[in-house]
Amino acid sequence: MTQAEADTQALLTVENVTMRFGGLVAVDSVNFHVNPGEIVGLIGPNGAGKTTFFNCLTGLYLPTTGRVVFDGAVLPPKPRKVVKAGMARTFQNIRLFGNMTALENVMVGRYCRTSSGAFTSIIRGPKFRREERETRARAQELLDFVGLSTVTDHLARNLSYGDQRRLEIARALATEPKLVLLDEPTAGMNPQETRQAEQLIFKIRDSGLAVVVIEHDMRFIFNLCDRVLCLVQGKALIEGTPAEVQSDPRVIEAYIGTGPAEEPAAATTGPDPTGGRTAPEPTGRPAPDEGDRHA
Ligand SMILES: Nc1ncnc2c1ncn2[C@@H]1O[C@H](COP(=O)(O)OP(=O)(O)OP(=O)(O)O)[C@@H](O)[C@H]1O
Repeated sequence: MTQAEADTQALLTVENVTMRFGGLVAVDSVNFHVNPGEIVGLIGPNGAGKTTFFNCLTGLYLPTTGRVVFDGAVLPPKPRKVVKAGMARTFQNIRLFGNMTALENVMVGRYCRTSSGAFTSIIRGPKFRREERETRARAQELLDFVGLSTVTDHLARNLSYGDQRRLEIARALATEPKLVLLDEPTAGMNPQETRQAEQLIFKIRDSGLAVVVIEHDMRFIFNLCDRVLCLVQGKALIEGTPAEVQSDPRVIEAYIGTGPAEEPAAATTGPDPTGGRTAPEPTGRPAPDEGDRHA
C-alpha cells in the first residue's frame, strides 16, 4: 500500500507534530497514521517522547506545531471532545476511582454517551432511569468482555494489579471508541497477566477497533502489532512491520546503546532487539506520573 492510500483510509493521521517544553523538544516533527482495525505499537527508550505523543493525540497537550486528524476532522485540544470523537486511552499510572466498584468505574466511562442533564439526574425522571439501566447493562457487558465479571461489585482499590489494568481498559471501551490508546498496559504484570492482556487486545481489535500501544516489553509488542513506530529523542526513527523494526540495527542501538557492529547477530535473529530483556530502567526518568502530569 502506498503512503497516499494509507492516508486516505486512515482513522488517525498525525501531521508533523512537534511538542516543545521550553528548550526541550519532546516530540519532533512526527508523522503517523493508524488504519481502522490495526494494532500499532509505539516503542522507544525512556524519555523518547511516547507519552507526550499520546498526550498530543488525546488533547492533553496542544502540539507546538502540526495537527491531528481523527475520523476526518481536526481534533480540538480538549480531552472531553477527543473522547466524544471516538478516541479513548488508558494511562501509564492507573487512574481508577478506588472507592467505587468495578461496575461504577465502567459506568463513569459511559456517561460521555448519555444525554441526561443535571436537572433530569436530580429528579431521576424516566429518561434518566432508562439511561441508567442501559449504562449499567453495558458496563456489565464490558466487564464480561475484559474478563472481570466475577468482581463487578468489588471496590477498584481491592482488585489485583492486572485486574485494575483490565478495568481501565473496560472504562475506556465504555466511551464507545473507534481507537483505543494504551499506555504501557502490561507494566508491572506477571507473564500470565501479560498473556491475558495480549489476548484482550486481540479481542478488542477483533471487535472492530483500532489500537495503539506503548510498551517496553518488546516480545509483547512484536507478537501483537501489525506495525511499529520507534521514537528516539522525539523523532520517528523507523516505522515498519515488527520484523522490519526488530531487525533494524538503529533500534537495537537506541535500546542497548551498542553499535550494530558489536551486537547484531543474536539480537537481530531473535524476536527481541533487546535480547530478551525489556528496556533498561532509565536514569533521570521523570517521576512515575510526570509524563501525564498535565492530565
Ligand atoms: N510536562 C512536561 N514538561 C517538561 N518536560 C516534559 C513534560 N512531559 C514530558 N517531558 C519531557 O519530555 C521528554 C519525553 O518524555 P515522555 O514521558 O513523553 O517520554 P516516554 O517515551 O513516554 O518515556 P517513558 O518510557 O519513560 O514513559 C522527557 O525528557 C520528559 O522529561
